[in-house]
Amino acid sequence: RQMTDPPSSSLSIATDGSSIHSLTSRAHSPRSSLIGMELTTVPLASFMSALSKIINFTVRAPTHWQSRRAHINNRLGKAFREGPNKMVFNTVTAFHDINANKAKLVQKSRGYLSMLPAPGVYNIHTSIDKSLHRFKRRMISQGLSDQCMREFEPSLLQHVNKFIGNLARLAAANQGQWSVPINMTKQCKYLGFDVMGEFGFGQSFQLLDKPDNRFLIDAVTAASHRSAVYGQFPDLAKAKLDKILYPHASSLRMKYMRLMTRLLRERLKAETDGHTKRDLFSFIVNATDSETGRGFSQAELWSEARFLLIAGSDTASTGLAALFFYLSRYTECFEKAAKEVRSTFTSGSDIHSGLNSKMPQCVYLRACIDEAMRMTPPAGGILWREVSPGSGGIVIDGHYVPEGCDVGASIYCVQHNEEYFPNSFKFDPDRWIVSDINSKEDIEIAKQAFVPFSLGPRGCPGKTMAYMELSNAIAKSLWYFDFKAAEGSLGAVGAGRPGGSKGRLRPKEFQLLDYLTSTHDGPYIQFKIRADIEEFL
Ligand code: HEM
Repeated sequence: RQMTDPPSSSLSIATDGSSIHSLTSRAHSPRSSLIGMELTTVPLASFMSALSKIINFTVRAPTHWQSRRAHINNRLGKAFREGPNKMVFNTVTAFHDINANKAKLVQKSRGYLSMLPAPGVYNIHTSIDKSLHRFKRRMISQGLSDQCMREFEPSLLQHVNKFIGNLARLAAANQGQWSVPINMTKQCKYLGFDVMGEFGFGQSFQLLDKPDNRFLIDAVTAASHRSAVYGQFPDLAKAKLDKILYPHASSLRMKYMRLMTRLLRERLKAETDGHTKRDLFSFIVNATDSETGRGFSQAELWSEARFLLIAGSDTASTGLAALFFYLSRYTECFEKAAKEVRSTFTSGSDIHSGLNSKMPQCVYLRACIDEAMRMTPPAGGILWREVSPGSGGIVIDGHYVPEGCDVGASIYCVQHNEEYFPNSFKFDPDRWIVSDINSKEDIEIAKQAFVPFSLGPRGCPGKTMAYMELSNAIAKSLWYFDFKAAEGSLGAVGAGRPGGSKGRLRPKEFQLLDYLTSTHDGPYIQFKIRADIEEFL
């Protein structure tokens, strides 16, 4: 049994035990290793840190690629048992059965209860009770409607322009030459968090502007790692091992809580002072259930806010970093996408996805976005559901699963199932476009198996916003810059490594650390300015 990677601790051990580029600046201290040490001489902090490493290393849940290997190695081919009462499937029919068609027979797995901040405090993601979930979903979906998205786009574009501005300043320092290598994980996360701060709570976190709040990235990574582990092993949550498993997380958590509490207080005050904003929060804070008249309690508001921050920022930034990775490795795809963007729009400010937008004409660009999310789904792990008590069990892909058992499918595995995506590790945007060698029927099969946002009643309601952010950010990047993978060893950061651990061998696959969402490092990209960037400097 394998557990997901440790949070942004100083460890440089990846999910699979392979070595990855450290995600934080904290260096790995050899002193914290137990090997070769007399236990009696180890100070308590070092001992706890070492114990945390041992537990993190030995108790691990399967990552996206380990689930894929389990599917491949399983002689039955289509399903495997991950535990005494856990079944994992890998077909389109199973994915749809579990998440949509037979959704009435399944509910969110009770493993999610271990993610609650306090007993009874559910958010949209952790609510198992279907009527509670329906209420929360109705309220939150209103804030994510197409109309709200249209109203929000100008604010989104301001943040995308800041993102471009930061790249432009770095590129302008080397006039006419390639810029220094830039770590796109960081840049994309700054953008993702700032957009979500603005959209969720009416205030940017200003990560694109200054370093003050950048600790949020590590704090959210730690929080989602913790949720992923406890979701897999609910009993571990009861054991109250936080201090051992997450020695660095508590100080981050305090800073995170302070920032979010201030933000929520200010936001609530604005609401009571009558300075209402049409952000996502306004739909949650003013929500009342038409049947019961009930709204969100303060504790629920806090829990929703925390979840939405992770759901909206970590995912979109992974999608964007993956796009930079693939477009910088597949130069022919970069050329085609750049040509399309540069011939469709007339200026950088012409790029938007609102009214009269030319974005829908960028068919190839959209295919690149989808292909990046197919290859590297931001939430690629297994989404656990439980066969509902009283349902009498269900049959999935010919397997009878009794009630009370957990069933799930990994988005990464389905999206690399060669039955639907031949040559599945090739970044091939053309597989989404009809041509002589790619029929409508082939594309229909692929579309059924393309599930980065999951589907059904628990599928992602933020899809429109995600596409808006991704398409604007990548189209503007292609408009203003040429870009390429960094030269030298930095160019390999974020890529698979021949000779590395089994599922991480492919140099042209962007490597994810599979948490509840996922995290990553790189790609390091060099930019060269091609259009007028004066406005940004
Ligand atoms: C590329 C970007 C995104 C991807 C790939 C993505 C993917 C997903 C997936 C796979 C789920 C289902 C999780 C599960 O079943 O456990 C989900 C749920 C959710 N996502 Fe997203 N998401 C993205 C962006 C966003 C954004 C921008 C928002 C909001 C602003 C958002 C809000 C949510 C919410 C509220 C849920 C919970 C839905 C429910 O349980 O009813 N997501 N997302």
